[in-house]
Amino acid sequence: MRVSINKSSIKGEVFAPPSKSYTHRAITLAALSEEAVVHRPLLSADTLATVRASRLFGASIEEKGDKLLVRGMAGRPGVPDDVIDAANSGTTLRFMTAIAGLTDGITVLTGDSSLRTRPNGPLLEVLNRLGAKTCSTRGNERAPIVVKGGIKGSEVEISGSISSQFISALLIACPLAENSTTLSIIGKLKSRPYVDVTIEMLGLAGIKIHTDDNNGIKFIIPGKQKYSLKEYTIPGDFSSASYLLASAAMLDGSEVTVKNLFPSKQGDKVIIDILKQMGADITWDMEAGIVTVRGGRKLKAITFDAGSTPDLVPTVAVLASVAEGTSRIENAEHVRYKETDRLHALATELPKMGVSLKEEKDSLTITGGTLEGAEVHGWDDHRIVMSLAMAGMVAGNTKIDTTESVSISYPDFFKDMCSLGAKIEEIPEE
Ligand SMILES: O=C(O)C1=C[C@@H](OP(=O)(O)O)[C@@H](O)[C@H](O)C1
Ligand SMILES: C=C(OP(=O)(O)O)C(=O)O
Repeated sequence: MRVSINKSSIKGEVFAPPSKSYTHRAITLAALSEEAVVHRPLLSADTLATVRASRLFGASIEEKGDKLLVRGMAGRPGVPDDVIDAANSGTTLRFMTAIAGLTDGITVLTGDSSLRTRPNGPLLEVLNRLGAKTCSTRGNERAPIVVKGGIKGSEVEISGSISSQFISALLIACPLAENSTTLSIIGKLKSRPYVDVTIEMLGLAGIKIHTDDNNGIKFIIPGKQKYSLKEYTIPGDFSSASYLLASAAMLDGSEVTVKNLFPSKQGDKVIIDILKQMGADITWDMEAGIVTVRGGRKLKAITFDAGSTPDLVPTVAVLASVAEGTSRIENAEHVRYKETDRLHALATELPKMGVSLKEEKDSLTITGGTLEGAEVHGWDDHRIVMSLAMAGMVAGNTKIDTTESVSISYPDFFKDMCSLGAKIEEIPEE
């Protein structure tokens, strides 16, 4: 799908979509429990991949109104009847690979052409050390992956520099192993807030994890535990909301209120501090869960460390493109291992709109200026598409392709933007 975008200002109220990360975890943990209800889940292409995978391991999941009713596998995942297709979702692939390590048989996991390029080496290596047998069919640590179950628990080390999803996956699977596991993180742990979200949700499901933060990070995971999630309501998603809030801040004449944004362990809530630091007119009523942004102020450049919050990089790159001065997005090498190499995608597309940008191994340096309309490529990547849409509303006269990819995390993105008055139209197929 392609859209054309003209200069816009946006006004009104929207409800932030439910969190993708919390939804993945709630479904997975409910599926490992006996019976649970997930209220207000995000139903998007990625979270539906987690639903399908959980069903293949033996959970029954029924959609009823705004709820998912889950009859789980009570800690005993079965051998799937079919290949698990995680589609475009890294979270699904990593979580389900670790769960496959608990079965009595063999599981095959794969995904779309993007997911089949993403790294899994450290996760596969640790699963082998824990007693499973894993291999990548092409011998390159990418999906397709084959896992023969058998994890028992042990002392293992894992790199924290590629993806926190490996650690979340092990934190979810290891409590069901026979023995306890000690997981030591080598180097700095990137995307740490996502691990904190996992541990928060595990706590709600009755699972105990001990975190030792002295002298590096170590997680101690007792074995033979029991999952007992009962009921959970998914909070709003700050990563998805970032496109609404940042657009309102950049567009003159805008005034947008986003509801359903309560304080949360989500790292991406720092988008509010980022916008404040850049000089935007933004207020957050934490008790009411309401963020209000008024556009029109000139934004200032920023230095942004992306270590903990990689998904904000496309949003911040576009903000930096219109800000006064030179911004730096640093500590961002892990952003290259997403649906696309997002540093390279941004470094390719934003200059088409007149942005002065330098790409280095783990950083982008962006000098703000006037954005020009252009035909840009969305790279089949939801976050690249949504951030380019923000830039298009500033520049006008912009066309973006592969826009159907917003279905991965924010299926109503264009509907919500248009309800606020954004001038975005679908271009009919030729
Ligand atoms: O665990 C999660 O829910 C996620 C972790 C992050 O990935 P990495 O840990 O690979 O950086 C993030 O980019 C992704 O969108 C969601
Ligand atoms: C990287 C993302 O998700 P995942 O790793 O689950 O594909 C994302 O949503 O930006």
